[in-house]
Amino acid sequence: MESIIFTTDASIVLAELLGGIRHENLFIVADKHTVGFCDRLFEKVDWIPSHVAVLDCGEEYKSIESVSRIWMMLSKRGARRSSILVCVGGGVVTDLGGFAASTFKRGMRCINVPTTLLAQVDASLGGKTGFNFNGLKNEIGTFSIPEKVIIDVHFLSHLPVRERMSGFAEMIKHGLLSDREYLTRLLSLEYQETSPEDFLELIRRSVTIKDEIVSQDPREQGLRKVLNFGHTIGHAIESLSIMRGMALLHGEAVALGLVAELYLSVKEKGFPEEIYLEVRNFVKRYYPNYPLMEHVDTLYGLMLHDKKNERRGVNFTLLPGIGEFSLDNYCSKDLVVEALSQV
Ligand SMILES: O=C(O)C(=O)C[C@@H](O)[C@H](O)[C@H](O)COP(=O)(O)O
Repeated sequence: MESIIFTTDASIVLAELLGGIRHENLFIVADKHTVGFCDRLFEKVDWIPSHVAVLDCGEEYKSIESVSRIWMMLSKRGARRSSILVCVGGGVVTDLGGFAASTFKRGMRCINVPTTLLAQVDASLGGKTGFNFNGLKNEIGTFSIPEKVIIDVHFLSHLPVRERMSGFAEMIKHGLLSDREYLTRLLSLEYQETSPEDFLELIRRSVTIKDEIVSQDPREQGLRKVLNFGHTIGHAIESLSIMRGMALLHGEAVALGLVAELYLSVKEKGFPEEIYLEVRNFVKRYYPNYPLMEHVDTLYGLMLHDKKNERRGVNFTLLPGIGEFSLDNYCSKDLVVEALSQV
């Protein structure tokens, strides 16, 4: 796994890491929002970074065109394999930047500075990079571990509640994959009263859960498929929402996917119903509703493209209990539709 640095001042860590790097060898990718963090972030580096690709914000721009803009900056400004690309942003920026870095001249170095909760606990870690293609989530991508990930919770104070809840869905997934105590703590959190410091402890815990899984199976041959829990249906919902021009945030779609896939787990693997209902109530309370039943065929069609599929049908990771995994389950379409009706 990459080395993950927790800090209360990302600018100090960056200045230390970039100490020996010459100006012409440093490149930055950010989006229209996070570019605003860059002056402060790079203020301790003793020159002003000038090679910055600024991308449009949002999942709709997680595209080959955005990757091309990063490649163009790197190519025109003479980036080398030894150069460094610093990705400053949420999951879209770190996925796009990581992909561009992993393919430019067959691979240059990359440092992630995740600025959203979702990117800090999930997207910027573990080396999955890529972009959406043909209406499908992360259809093109690489496994490429960044050199460093710098986690500074102070970025989260700028985060709208909706964005925070999006990242929180991945943490609930981590709770389901680890232990009852962590899940209960997450589901009973008082957001308004949670300080960045309290969040830091939770972020550390989620990062450790992900790290332990990825380090055993970095290229998703088996165990890592558990990190995709909630995403088989979640990604289909997210793609549908983009197609319909009513885009949900990634974690919002994952929250709905978690409910549906927990339902499948109850039906197929005996996951405890009371915990399923607890998670479902939480999701119903804090996440947007989405009209799924009008689109079951489209959703199922999207699931047929899931990267975990190995034969006809849709491959689900299911949970017999908290922290218990069952890989490679192919559920019937009727049961999948029933699960969608529960969301
Ligand atoms: O790290 C992983 O492995 C995951 O599956 C984590 C997911 O939360 C994450 O959204 C991931 O990018 C999804 O990957 P994909 O392979 O389903 O595109």
